[in-house]
Amino acid sequence: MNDEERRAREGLVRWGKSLFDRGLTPGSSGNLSVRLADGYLFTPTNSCLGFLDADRLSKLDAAGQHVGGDPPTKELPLHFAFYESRPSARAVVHLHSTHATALSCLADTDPDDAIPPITPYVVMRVGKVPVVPYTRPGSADVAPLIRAKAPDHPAILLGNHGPVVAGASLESAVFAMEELEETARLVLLTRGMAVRHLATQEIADLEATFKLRG
Ligand SMILES: O=C(O)[C@@H](O)C(=O)COP(=O)(O)O
Ligand SMILES: [Zn+2]
Repeated sequence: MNDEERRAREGLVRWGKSLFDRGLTPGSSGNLSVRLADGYLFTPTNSCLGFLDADRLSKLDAAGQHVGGDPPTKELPLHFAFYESRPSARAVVHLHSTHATALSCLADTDPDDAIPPITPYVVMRVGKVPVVPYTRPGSADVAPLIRAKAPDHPAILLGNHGPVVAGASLESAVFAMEELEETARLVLLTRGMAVRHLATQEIADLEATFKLRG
């Protein structure tokens, strides 16, 4: 095993535990992946992100064939749709974090812009977040829905399911996911209050200064 793969395995275990320990995805929900030079690492299906074993992570080759470790997450079509749409993506994170998932369930969430730009950090880290219609978890039906949005959006809400974020590294995908979840919490917390949204010019300034990667 080369250094890149060893580091990726360690990163998946460390970040998985961190996300689970902070209550960002319960039970065996959620899945993580990293793109390597010679393939991919995925969290195994039905695994708890808090108790991953570096040696049992699922290894897939560059063609997407399972070549080692436990059977991978059933959400391969979801992750591969991101990797195909975003050549710069090196990691994909899917969680069932409470507030982003709540927004994915609300009938009046704007499907083109689920997380309003109320703070600069969400614009800098996450950008505009669309919602794709509900599909059964693990279904390949999600792939075309993701391919239609992912080239322009590193973060997407799966309708009635939860958030998924791609990043230029596992760390940056996790940071963007945390920002998405925190902003979703603020959006729900301030519902019904007179919230000032960032102005169009303020958003354009942030987008020009802080380019989204991954
Ligand atoms: O919601 C689901 O069932 C999946 O999207 C999920 O979060 C966990 O599935 P596995 O990664 O196959 O355990
Ligand atoms: Zn899920």
